[in-house]
Amino acid sequence: MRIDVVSLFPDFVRQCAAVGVVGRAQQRELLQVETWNPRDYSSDRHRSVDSSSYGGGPGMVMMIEPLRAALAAMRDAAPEPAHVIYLSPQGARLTQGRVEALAKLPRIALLCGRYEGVDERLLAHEVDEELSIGDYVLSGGELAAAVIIDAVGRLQDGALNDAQSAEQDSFSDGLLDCPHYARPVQDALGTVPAVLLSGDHAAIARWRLKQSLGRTWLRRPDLLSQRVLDAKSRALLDEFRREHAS
Ligand SMILES: COc1ccccc1CNc1ccc(C(N)=O)cn1
Repeated sequence: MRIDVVSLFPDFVRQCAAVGVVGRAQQRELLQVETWNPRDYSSDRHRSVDSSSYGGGPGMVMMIEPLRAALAAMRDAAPEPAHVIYLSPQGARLTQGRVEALAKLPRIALLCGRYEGVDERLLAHEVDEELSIGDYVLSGGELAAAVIIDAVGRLQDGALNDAQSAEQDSFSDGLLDCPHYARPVQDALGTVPAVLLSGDHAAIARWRLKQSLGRTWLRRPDLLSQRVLDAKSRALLDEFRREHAS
């Protein structure tokens, strides 16, 4: 998968994508991240990329021309059409389901706004999808782009080795993840639940599903309401709720 990022701070984005699982995915050529700086495509000697907002008001707006030229250069750099995503507080909320769909695309481009955002005319003509990573405002779209690069990059085939497999992630089955424990078994902070030391894989899987269901019920009932529970899961959740009530 190729990800092109249009940003005034390309080094920041590249550094985010250079570490850990995503950095390794790039080294393994499972993922390619390229950056395009609109300032390199500004046409005036001041290398302007923003101007004041028509109609007045505080702050500046990113201008059409440098972004359009950067996007054109991005498109010319590889034959594959790119699905262009604009990161903004006005976008659709990002979910794991959308991440999984994006991870299957051959190429996406991430447009990072700064200042008060981008000229609406550029967005109307160049952007395929507007996404938000949450209901809060950042000083730029780069952190949101880094989130997408990480969430999508780690899902590329071969990016995670078996020990890290994505299947057991939170949200991968619509539930929150269960608790996890590392050595030592005994610690001043407490012990490890006995079932996890039992070697009984069926009992361990049952305990983990029960914990995931219980946690989701306690912390994110909204996720639970979106999920149809089979009889086994409903029984496990009832068991958890009875134990939680007592
Ligand atoms: C004032 O900033 C903007 C105003 C308009 C557009 C983009 C920006 C850049 N900032 C962003 C970007 C994304 C998110 C998010 N929630 O995904 C939050 N902030």
